[in-house]
Amino acid sequence: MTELIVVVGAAVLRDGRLLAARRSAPVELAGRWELPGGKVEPGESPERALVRELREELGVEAEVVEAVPGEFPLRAPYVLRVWTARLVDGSAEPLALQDHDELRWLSSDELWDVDWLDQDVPAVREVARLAWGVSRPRRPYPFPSRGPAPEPPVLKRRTG
Ligand SMILES: Nc1nc2c([nH]c(=O)n2[C@H]2C[C@H](O)[C@@H](COP(=O)(O)OP(=O)(O)OP(=O)(O)O)O2)c(=O)[nH]1
Repeated sequence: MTELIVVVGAAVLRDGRLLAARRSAPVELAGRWELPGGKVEPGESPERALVRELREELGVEAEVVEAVPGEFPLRAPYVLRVWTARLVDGSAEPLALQDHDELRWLSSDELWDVDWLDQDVPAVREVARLAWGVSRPRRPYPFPSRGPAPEPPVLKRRTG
């Protein structure tokens, strides 16, 4: 049986927003959004891998906060495990230095505005549950737009 290889994903949270990263490579993943991170190296703990990957990919200093429940299957032999994390005081602002071409800080209302990798969707749902106590999109648009309010009826006053 092939050993599973853990890919760590960071749910970096700041001011109630989640950092999402758009992949620039490989071609089959390019343009889709993910949690920044990468493969754990032999002998490395997942938490150390996460801090290392955030430094390499985004140029930030981060610390792990807590594990997000679950293990999310990727293409074999990889599985995704996720931790929430925060930038430490004095960290640089994240930049798309490696593997990504765009970053966004998403509020809970914007969480599903980006095209997450399919395999990340259950992980992102868990992050939302942990961070905001919600797992579904909270968006105004299932409600039809109401348009302008109708003019009130004109009451005709009887004369005479
Ligand atoms: N980092 C990350 N990788 C993900 C996520 N979802 C997902 O399917 N993957 C896949 C993409 C890649 O096939 C694999 C992780 O590869 P990577 O390119 O980020 O790993 P790495 O930084 O260690 O790169 P390398 O050493 O192999 O070049 O997992 C996710 O949310 N974050």
